[in-house]
Parts: sequence; structure tokens; C-alpha cells
Amino acid sequence: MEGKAKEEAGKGGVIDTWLRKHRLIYIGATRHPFILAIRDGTVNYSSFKKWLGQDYIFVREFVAFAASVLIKAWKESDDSEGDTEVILGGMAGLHDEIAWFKKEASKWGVELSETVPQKANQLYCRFLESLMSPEVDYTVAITVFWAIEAVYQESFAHCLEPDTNTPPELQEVCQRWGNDGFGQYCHSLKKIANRLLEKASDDLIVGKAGDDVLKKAEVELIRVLEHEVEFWNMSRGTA
Ligand SMILES: Cc1ncc(CO)c(N)n1
Repeated sequence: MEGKAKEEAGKGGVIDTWLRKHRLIYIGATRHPFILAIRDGTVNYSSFKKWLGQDYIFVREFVAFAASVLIKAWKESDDSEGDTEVILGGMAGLHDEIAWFKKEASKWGVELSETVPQKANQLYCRFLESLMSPEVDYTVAITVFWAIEAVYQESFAHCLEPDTNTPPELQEVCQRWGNDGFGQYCHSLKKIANRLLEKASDDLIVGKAGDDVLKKAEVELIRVLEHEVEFWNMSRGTA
């Protein structure tokens, strides 16, 4: 590693550099009023139920996206780094998550079979679908994958910090994404993304095709954050 990539790795990697650069939108996605309302106990339960039904639809789409990332990892990396295991572990988590959504929906009286995706959800799912294409680079896809998981991890972990008023009946929801194991999984995804982004940055220095990949990864990362904000807005009923 050398030049720009080395510099960035020294500061914590390409991703942290981008998060500093796009800090406001990152805060917007991870400290959204919907999350802050859970955290201070003022959440409106009809918003919560709306989020639950919509997120179930999103997660089903996300499973397909995860499968596409797994295929890219298998094709594009020699897997000496164990990328496919990390992604497969994430998919096992999604399998549990779907069962959990069904259980939670029946607990809250949300009828999943009658839930229709709202506009923000449709747009987010369409965005994911566009990234499932084999033309999309593994580096771009894994950066997006990390970002989607990391927003939930950061958001819900915030509700579990000491001195918060998260209602007891929502603690389990927050645990789902806010627990340490999920945090470590996100860290593993971030390491993979940083490794590939730094490689793309090195390729740039030696005049290969890294530039597009780096630019596209940054653009799509910002799009994820925007979609996440819209998703929370939709749940709160402000979109
Ligand atoms: C909208 C949304 N973003 C991220 C996640 C994390 O998996 C999720 N379940 N839903």
C-alpha cells in the first residue's frame, strides 16, 4: 500500500474518511428523530408498527441483495480473506431476522400479508435491485452492504446506552441490531470494504481502473444514507 491509500488507512480507512466528509447525512441517518423518540420513550406506537411492517418487506429484498453480494465475493475474491463466511453469517442472521419479524408482527397485531410497500420503501428496494446486477463491482456492493447494516447498528445501539428511556417493550428490538455481536459483524464488513476500497485506490495510483469504482462506492454510500433517512421519515409518517 502506498500514497493516498496508505494515508487513509493510517486515519482509519477510506470509509472513515468518507463518513467525516459526509458527516451531516450520516448523523441524519443514525440519529433520526424516529430513533431519538425510541431512545427517549416518546415514540408513537403507530409509527413503530408502520416501521415494523415496512422493514419486513425491506428485509426480504435485502436477502436477495445479500445473495448477490455473496456471489460477487465468491467470484471476485480468492477468499483467502474469508469474505464469503462473513457474508454467509450475515445471511444466517437475516434468516433469524425474518422469523423474528413474523413473531414481532403477531405480537403487535401487524398483518404482514396485508402490508403494502410505501413509496420510500419501493424506491429503496428499487435501488437495491439496481445494485444486484453482475455489472456492479464487488467493492461498490460490499460498501453498500456495510452501510445498510451499520446504520441500523449505530441507530439502535444509541437506544441502549446508559441513561436512555427506551421503553422495555422496545429493548428487544434495539438489541436485535444494537448487540455487540452485530457490532462485530458490521466491523468485519467494514474491514472487507476498506480493504477493497484501498485496493481500488492503489489501482488508481498505478493507472488502472480504480477511479470509477471509488467514485461509485462513495456515491452509492451517500444514496444509502439518503434512503435510510427517507425510510425513517416514512415510518414517522412525515413522508
Ligand atoms: C431500512 C433498513 N435498513 C437497514 C436494515 C439493517 O438490516 C434494515 N433492516 N432496514
